[in-house]
Amino acid sequence: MEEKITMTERWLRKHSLLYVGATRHPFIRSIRDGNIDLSSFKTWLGQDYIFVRAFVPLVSSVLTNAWKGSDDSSNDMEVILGGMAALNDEIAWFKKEASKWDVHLSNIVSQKANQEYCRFLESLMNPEVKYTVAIVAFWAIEAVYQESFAHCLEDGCKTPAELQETCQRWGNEGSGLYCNSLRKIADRQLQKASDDVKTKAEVAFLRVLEHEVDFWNMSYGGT
Ligand SMILES: Cc1ncc(CN)c(N)n1
Repeated sequence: MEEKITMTERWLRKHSLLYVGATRHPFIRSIRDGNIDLSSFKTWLGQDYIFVRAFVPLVSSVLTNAWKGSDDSSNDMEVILGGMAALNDEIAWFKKEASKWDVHLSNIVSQKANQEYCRFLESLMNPEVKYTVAIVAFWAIEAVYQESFAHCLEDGCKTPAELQETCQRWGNEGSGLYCNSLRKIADRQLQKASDDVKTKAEVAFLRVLEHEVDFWNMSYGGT
C-alpha cells in the first residue's frame, strides 16, 4: 500500500539536499563546533535585526488573511499571533544582544542577500498571493531557524557559552511546537489547494531555502 504522507513531508524529502544545506550550513556548523568567527556572528546579528523588522509586516499580512479566511482557519490566528508576539521579544532581544557585542544597529546597512530576501517577503504580501502560499513560506522561514539552532543544542555540541542564549531562542522546544503548528496549518491548506496553488507554494518553499542559504553565506563572509 502506498504510504500516505503530507505535502510538506513530500517536499522535505524531494528537496532534502537544499533543506539540509539551509539547516546545516557551515555558519551553523561553526557555532556547533565552537569555532565560529565572532565577526561572522556580529554580521549575522546586525543583518538579522533588519530582516526581522521586515518579517513583521509579512506576519501581519498572513494574520489578516487568517482572519479573513474560512472557518477552519479560525485557530490559525492564535498560532500566528503567538509568532507575532515572539517577534516583538525578538526585536528587543536583538537590541540587547547588539549592545552586548558592541554592534551599532542604527549604522547597519542591509547587504544584498538580505535586501533580496526582504524583497521576497514583500512580494508575499501582494494581495494576489494566496494564504496557502504565504503560510507555507512563513512555516519554512521559521522552521529553518528552529532546526538550525536546535542542531547547536544537541548533546556533544561545543557551542560557545556566550551563544547558548541565541541558540535557545530559536532552537528551544516551544519553538519546535510552534513550527509544528505552522506546518499543520500549511498542510491543511495544501490539502484543499488547486494544483496551481500547490505549485506556487512549492516554489515559495524553495525560494525560502535558497534565500536562507544566501543569508548564512552573507553572514559567514563576516563583512
Ligand atoms: C533570515 C532569518 N530567517 C528566519 C528567521 C526566524 N524568524 C530569522 N530571524 N531570520
